[in-house]
Amino acid sequence: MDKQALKETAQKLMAGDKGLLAMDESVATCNKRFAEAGIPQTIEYRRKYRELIVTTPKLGECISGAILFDETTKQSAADGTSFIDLLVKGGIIPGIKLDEGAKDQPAFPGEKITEGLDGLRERLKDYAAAGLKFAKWRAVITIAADIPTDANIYANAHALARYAALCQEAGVVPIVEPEVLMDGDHTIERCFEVTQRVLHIVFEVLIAQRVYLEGMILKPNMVLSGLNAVVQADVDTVADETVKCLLRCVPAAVPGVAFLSGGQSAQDASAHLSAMHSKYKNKLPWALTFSFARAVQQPAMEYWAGKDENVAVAQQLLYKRASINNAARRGEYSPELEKE
Ligand SMILES: O=P(O)(O)OC[C@H]1O[C@](O)(COP(=O)(O)O)[C@@H](O)[C@@H]1O
Repeated sequence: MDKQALKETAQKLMAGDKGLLAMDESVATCNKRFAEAGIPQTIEYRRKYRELIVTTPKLGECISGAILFDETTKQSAADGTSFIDLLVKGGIIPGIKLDEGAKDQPAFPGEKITEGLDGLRERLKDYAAAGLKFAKWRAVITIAADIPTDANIYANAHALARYAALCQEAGVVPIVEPEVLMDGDHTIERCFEVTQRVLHIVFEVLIAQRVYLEGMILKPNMVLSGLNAVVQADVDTVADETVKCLLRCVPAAVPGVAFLSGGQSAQDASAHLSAMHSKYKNKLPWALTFSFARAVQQPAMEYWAGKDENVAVAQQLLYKRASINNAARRGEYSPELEKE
């Protein structure tokens, strides 16, 4: 394992005030988002949309790395330049989603286990040869009355750790994403309790599987009230609880934490990230940034709506959302920025 190279890639991904752009929606997820925005759900529209993203002017000023889905790694812009080449030319490190989706875990009603380990060593060789420098694997943890069970958390942590070790063997930086879903009417306290348990177990198993902590990135959920909770925690509480939970669970050796957005509005996600920085400036052992999909892409996708004439403005909206999150990473987000 080339530890130095892994560490350097992880540090480049976390550099300055930049963040990661998750544009790795599986076909099913991308089609779901397209359907909501009235966009045809075909391979050509997915290609056009990804072309819109990777050709966005100056995106590399705001985004250090982009996570791609397998289909996208093989696609090119209308002029024939591959998306991977376009990203690299724009100063953005290309990465790849390696999991093959969260499936029902047998004997554990309501819980999911992520698949994709079979053949992963061979897939990694091909992706590394294609120039993909980092990867992502998402585990999904659900909160409900009697779940998550420890058995489910351990099963997912084990898959995450085996994936991460294989990535590092191939010289690819693993992003480890244990997502505790927002869905439900649970309190922020319950989200804290579950997220803390999940992160403790994930790091226990990562360490047991000899994952090199300096050469990985954690992609967690923020600690939030459930989407349908009667009482919604305010921005300061979310920032405090999220930082408290991470400080308890994430070793200082890990170079970076990059949040998923998980269904928060774009504005909420930016406000929460910004509050963590303004309140805990210079008190955090790791870089803290974003790896949002919806919270960066949503306004651009909705404006585009599948129409060529909307591409330029949609790209401006994408750039704007990304740069607002740079401001959040500096602790400088304010709702005024939304109006500019
Ligand atoms: O298509 P999948 O594999 O269900 O993943 C859905 C999305 O979840 C993420 O992990 C997080 O996305 P959000 O920021 O929208 O929550 C993305 O990287 C990914 O595109």
